[in-house]
Amino acid sequence: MEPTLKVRGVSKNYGKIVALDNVDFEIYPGEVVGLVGDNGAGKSTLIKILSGAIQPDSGTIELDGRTVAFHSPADSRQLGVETVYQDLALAPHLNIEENIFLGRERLRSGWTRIFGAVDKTFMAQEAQRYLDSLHVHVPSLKVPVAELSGGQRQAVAVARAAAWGKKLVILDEPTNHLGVEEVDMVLKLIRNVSAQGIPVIFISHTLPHVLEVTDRIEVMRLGKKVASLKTAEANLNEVVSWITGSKEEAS
Ligand SMILES: Nc1ncnc2c1ncn2[C@@H]1O[C@H](COP(=O)(O)OP(=O)(O)OP(=O)(O)O)[C@@H](O)[C@H]1O
Repeated sequence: MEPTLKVRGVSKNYGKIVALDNVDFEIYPGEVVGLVGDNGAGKSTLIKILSGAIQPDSGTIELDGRTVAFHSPADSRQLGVETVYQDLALAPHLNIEENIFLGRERLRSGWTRIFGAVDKTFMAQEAQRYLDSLHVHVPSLKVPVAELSGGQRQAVAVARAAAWGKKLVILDEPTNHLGVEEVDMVLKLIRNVSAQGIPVIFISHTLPHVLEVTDRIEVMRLGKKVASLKTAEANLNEVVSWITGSKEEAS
């Protein structure tokens, strides 16, 4: 099987700071890969490059075997890569279906289109279909997002990403600040996204969540990728020792 995303030799410097040093990374269809590392390890720099927010100094990115260049977030979204940052980028006063179509509203067909009339019926049906396909349950799609719990908000943001991110979904700390049940819901949702064949990169400092939901764990340290572990064969102590560098020093 070919990887959906293949990153080779990506580097990024900020002046004298080496944020990423010759990093390789790949992810396959339906895979959930954890990206872990201590503060400053380079995780955010890598996902900002994949989401088009910043450009690498060197290296290549392939999506489905084609070399791509993401000059902006719009480029990466256009090619089916969606990133959910911690701020979620939801509009609190808009309801769930409006948030799912935010910035991608579907216009009505017919003459009302010239006035920019949006097709609310279509968007409501599609939003319901996305949420159902991911087994996300909310009381009503007409509820403003501001009235949802933190976990429900996260679920809406992830569902929106999965609806548009046909190639890859990147989640930055999606379980932060959530209660136990909400964490459970979000982790199940991640598996539901990957079950649709969409690979997911899961960035988190909460290693038990990473061990629970991922297939593979990529460990970064001081801008380098230092380990690639199969989650089924990994344990917490081992991941921690790669993160802190004690594993590298021992080997
Ligand atoms: N805009 C910037 N200007 C200068 N240095 C930067 C910038 N962005 C990141 N860095 C530096 O690059 C290195 C990697 O940072 P990065 O944010 O990618 O790490 P991280 O693994 O995401 O950390 P955290 O878990 O704290 O978010 C750090 O040394 C950081 O200080």
